[in-house]
Amino acid sequence: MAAVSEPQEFSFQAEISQLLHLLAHSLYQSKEIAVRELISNASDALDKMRYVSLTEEAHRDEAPLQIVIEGQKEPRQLVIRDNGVGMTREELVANLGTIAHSGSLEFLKKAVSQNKGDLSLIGQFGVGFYSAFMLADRVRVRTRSFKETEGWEWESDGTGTFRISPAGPLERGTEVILHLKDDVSDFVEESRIRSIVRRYSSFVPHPIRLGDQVINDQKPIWVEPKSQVTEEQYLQFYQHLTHHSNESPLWHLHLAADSPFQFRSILYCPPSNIELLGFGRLEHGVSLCAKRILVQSDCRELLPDYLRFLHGIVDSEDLPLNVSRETLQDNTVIRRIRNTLVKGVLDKLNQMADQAAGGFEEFHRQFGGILREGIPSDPANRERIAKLLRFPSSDSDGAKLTSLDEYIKRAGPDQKPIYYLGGPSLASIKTSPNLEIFRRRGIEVLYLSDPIDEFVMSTMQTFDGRPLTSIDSENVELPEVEAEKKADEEPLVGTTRVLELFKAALGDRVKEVRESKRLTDSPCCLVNADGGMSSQMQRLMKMANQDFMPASRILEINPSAPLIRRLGSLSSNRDHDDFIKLCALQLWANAMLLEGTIPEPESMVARGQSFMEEAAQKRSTIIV
Ligand SMILES: Nc1ncnc2c1ncn2[C@@H]1O[C@H](COP(=O)(O)OP(=O)(O)OP(=O)(O)O)[C@@H](O)[C@H]1O
Repeated sequence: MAAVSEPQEFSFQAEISQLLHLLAHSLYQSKEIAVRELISNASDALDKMRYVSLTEEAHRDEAPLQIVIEGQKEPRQLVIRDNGVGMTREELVANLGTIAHSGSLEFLKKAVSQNKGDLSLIGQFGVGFYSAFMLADRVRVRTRSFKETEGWEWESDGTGTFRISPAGPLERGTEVILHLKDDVSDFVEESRIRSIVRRYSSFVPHPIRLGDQVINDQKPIWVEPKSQVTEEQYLQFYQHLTHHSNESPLWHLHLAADSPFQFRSILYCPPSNIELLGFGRLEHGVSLCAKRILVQSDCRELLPDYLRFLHGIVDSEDLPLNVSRETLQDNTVIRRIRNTLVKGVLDKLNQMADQAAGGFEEFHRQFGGILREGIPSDPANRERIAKLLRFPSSDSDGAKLTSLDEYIKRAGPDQKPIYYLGGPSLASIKTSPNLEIFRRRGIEVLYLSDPIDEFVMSTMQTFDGRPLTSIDSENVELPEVEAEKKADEEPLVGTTRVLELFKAALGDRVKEVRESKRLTDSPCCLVNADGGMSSQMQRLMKMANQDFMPASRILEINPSAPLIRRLGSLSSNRDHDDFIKLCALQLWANAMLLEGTIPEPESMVARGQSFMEEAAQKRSTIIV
């Protein structure tokens, strides 16, 4: 590295300047969060140092790792010091001059405006350090990296620029010095500092010293037996792990295994799914410790993607300290821990689902969408995950959700398949003509308006030995339809001719036109060839890939619908052929529209116009 002996001035990344402005206008109550964020950074730096000193001979160090807090009245400043890894000059520029995650600021702005200026979420967005400017009008960071012998000082008043200068041979670690603003002068009081630490940082796993006292708890609650841990401790530990102060988890799970390999774990489910708010995919992982020492803070290998919303810690005696990210992927111990965690979580969810007041509904509302990703990705647990899924169905006209087990119970022993219908929205599914025969016969159909659900169904194929069947497929088995035919039905005139004309008009747009056995009121519907994709799946494939060619469909017409009957009688006169063909095209287009596909818009508009002209002409004849 080239030596830089002069102070140098830098500009903050534009996003940071905006963030600093936001922080300057934050609420008083969120100012405490700044202390927590700085302690949490210090604690991370100590974790890293402990790891380095245990794994790198050259940096072995017996001195105790600790955080020291000092409040000073003259000059009025709060100091937070650690003997962790410290930062090099390059690290200072990169870490305290830019925002790591793009999009963080936008999301934070949204969250702040929704929460009326409350910035307590700040730690979740990787911008915790900057919260120092909520308390201070000038911040100095004096630091020396364990890799170097000389240190650096970073300084800023939070208005667009920061300056870095050489600071000589400092102690290893980092000292953050906050020159406090007038309205937070009480932050130098011992009692104030003590209460903030107790509230937000009691689980920091390193001693936090104030004067000659250690003011935090540090007990690793995950190694304690469950019966010894209080709800309050679980809650505080959650808030420590996630930086979500003011928030309680939906549930927690404390697991312990001793053979054939040993580990302890606490997993937490947060109360809400921030993916639903549009903050992209959750990328945090679970903290992995080996013999109490943090090896990796966001370990993604410990849980499958479909449980990525869980927070927590896993600590094993059977892991070496120097497991690298690469070796984690095919480490047998990790794989086994992961299987045990998945089993534990699914057991827990099953128990919750069995108890009326178990909170499962809320869990499903928040995380059901992510959980179902496990159906395609985790074949071994497919059936167990499927039991936890909930769908709207015709049983409550889409108002309530049902499980597949409840569906089967209602269907009774004679009905083999589990029927479903996908569509772009609940409203459009409910108007589908394909449902008519099911409604009349009282057969329940699941309504799948979430795009992933159809994919889930077609991957599963069966549940509890019953086929999962899309009702828009060609040969949907409906027991005893024949027996239902009305004896006194009038003979239908012209159906064969109507079918011929429809075929001629539609040509290659459809695979076939035929008489329907499933329709009772609507004139027609579209169905898919057996074994092919459902309409909704084809629509989604088309959205994902413009070149996707949807399979030709079968148009079924209902000879007893009033419109088709009338076309039947008209068909005896060849003069009406063109009109019947126009109707064929329009009926087909209507059916496509109901499924969310816009078919040949130009000709559809022209047809609509010609129908209106004809109707208007008839009216004027009546008037004249
Ligand atoms: N006391 C410290 N010692 C060493 N490095 C630090 C210290 N404080 C901050 N840093 C470095 O600065 C980076 C930015 O800190 P900041 O609090 O803004 O975000 P973060 O800690 O990465 O995110 P999060 O708050 O979500 O954990 C840290 O990742 C770390 O590399």
